[in-house]
Amino acid sequence: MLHLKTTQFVVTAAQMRDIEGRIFAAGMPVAALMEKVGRLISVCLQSIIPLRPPFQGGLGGSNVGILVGPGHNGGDALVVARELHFQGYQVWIYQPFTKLKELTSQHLQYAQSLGIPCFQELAELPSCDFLIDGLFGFGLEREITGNIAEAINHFNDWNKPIFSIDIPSGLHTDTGEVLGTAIKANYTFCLGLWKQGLLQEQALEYIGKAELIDFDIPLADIHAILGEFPKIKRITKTTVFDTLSLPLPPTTHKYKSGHLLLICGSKRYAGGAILTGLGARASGVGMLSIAVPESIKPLLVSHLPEALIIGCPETETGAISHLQLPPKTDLSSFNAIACGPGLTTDATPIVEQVINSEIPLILDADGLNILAQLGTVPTLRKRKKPTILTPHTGEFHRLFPDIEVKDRVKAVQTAASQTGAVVLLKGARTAISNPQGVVWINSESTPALARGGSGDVLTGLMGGILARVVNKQVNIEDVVAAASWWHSQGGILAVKERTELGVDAFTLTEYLMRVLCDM
Ligand SMILES: NC(=O)C1=CN([C@@H]2O[C@H](COP(=O)(O)OP(=O)(O)OC[C@H]3O[C@@H](n4cnc5c(N)ncnc54)[C@H](O)[C@@H]3O)[C@@H](O)[C@H]2O)[C@@H](O)CC1
Ligand SMILES: Nc1ncnc2c1ncn2[C@@H]1O[C@H](COP(=O)(O)OP(=O)(O)O)[C@@H](O)[C@H]1O
Ligand SMILES: [K+]
Repeated sequence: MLHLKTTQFVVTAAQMRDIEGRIFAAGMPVAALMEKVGRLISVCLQSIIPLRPPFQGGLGGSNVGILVGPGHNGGDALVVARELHFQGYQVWIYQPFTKLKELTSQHLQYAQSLGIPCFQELAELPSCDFLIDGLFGFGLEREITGNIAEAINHFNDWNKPIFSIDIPSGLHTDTGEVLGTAIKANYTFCLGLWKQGLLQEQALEYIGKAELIDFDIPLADIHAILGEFPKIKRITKTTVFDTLSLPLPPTTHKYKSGHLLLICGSKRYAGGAILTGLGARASGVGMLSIAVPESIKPLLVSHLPEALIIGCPETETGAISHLQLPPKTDLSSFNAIACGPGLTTDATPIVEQVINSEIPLILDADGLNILAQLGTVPTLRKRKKPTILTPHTGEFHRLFPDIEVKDRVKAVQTAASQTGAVVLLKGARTAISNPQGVVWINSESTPALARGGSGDVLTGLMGGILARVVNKQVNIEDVVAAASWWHSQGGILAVKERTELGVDAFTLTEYLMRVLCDM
């Protein structure tokens, strides 16, 4: 049995229900688990919003509004209500439902017996310093409408901090889609295991800062439902470190540390080639060759003195016309090829050539646009070595016009299965799938990376890691995940020192190395 940290697992609503079902069937009382979860949440809350000290002549405590739904999400919220009440907070309950699950109803009865005010009408609820959202968790099964929808919109307009229990009420647990309307939380306490919807891009505006509340789910129950090798996983530092193959063997030499060929750049987009090269430099790859149009070769040499710059014949428009490798070199000299950034769509023959090669290949940017133009996406299946495609949403649409990207996890799974490639769909929550549907989600990133050229850096970095480790026993999707994580962490580190506006693509390359120093 694999022993992965629980932070790595990602579940759907149905899987979470099945996992809980096993725990309850084994004898854990439902009420005991609710008690444990509620207490863990209230401890977290107290550290985030400490009790305001009593001031002279006034009431002590901060004012907390607790939004209670009909199910066990509402039950969790009522445990929190009771705990905060005993800690001295002024607690008000908003509970607009007529029918509650039995346990939830018992907690409500007890809260009321303690004198905690409970309101069914929105207008009666006094103004609060912050709100706890326990309306719906993973049990939400249809669109929210009527007075509940109105209440949610009203709370969103209050502009007070909202803390959601498990998932902001109204979000689909699996897709992160808004079902009618949804709470816009500032903070989400995800319970037990990461819900897939929280890691989807469309949920991002609703979840605020998300934190996992671990309530000790036995690994055996997780694996019993997710399988020994779970299909959908979240990238963590630990999973990445295993892939980077460190420390280096003491007797390594430059050709054992991988030889990467980058094919990138044009007269028009010379900078893209430099950024891709600098991304590759940060990977620690043993040998780096960069094929560019002849006219920009001197520029590349000046930025990357350690790389072998291969000047290629160029088209009238300043794109590479075909690959011209140095004497005694052919494509088999390389452990990996990364092709695409800054090529323009005039570099068609070279893209066809690398697709037909038997070398592990990353296609990005214009490499993908050319592939889409060629209309040969299905021929990728014939490649004998791994292929990695790294589209952003626009490139993804061009490549796979028939695949819907609303659920990005499903979208990458379908694209990977159609092409036999590992597909990385870039964005705020990058998703990666191998052809068998094994998915990695990169859930820690920064919008500071949404700047021109940052994808070029990723391609270079990924190419370098791939060349370094491809001959070791690694899964290609793990390599892609490691690159994605490293790239994002570089951005996060740079933001800390330079603000969100200070992370241009060149600066990003300078922070990549420091990510590993902090590991
Ligand atoms: N059992 C426990 O003690 C634990 C409970 N947890 C909590 O339990 C939650 C799941 O509980 P439930 O399965 O009771 O589900 P929920 O509390 O999410 O909600 C289900 C209830 O809402 C109703 N409902 C669904 N969609 C609706 C809509 N659109 N409009 C109006 N009513 C709607 C359903 O009929 C049902 O009564 C989790 O999210 C979590 O907060 C777990 O996290 C931890 C363990
Ligand atoms: N809002 C965001 N939050 C986090 N990362 C982002 C966001 N937007 C874009 N990124 C990341 O920035 C990079 C942009 O790549 P890409 O679109 O190819 O840019 P370019 O082609 O200009 O280099 C990708 O790694 C993507 O995941
Ligand atoms: K909730």
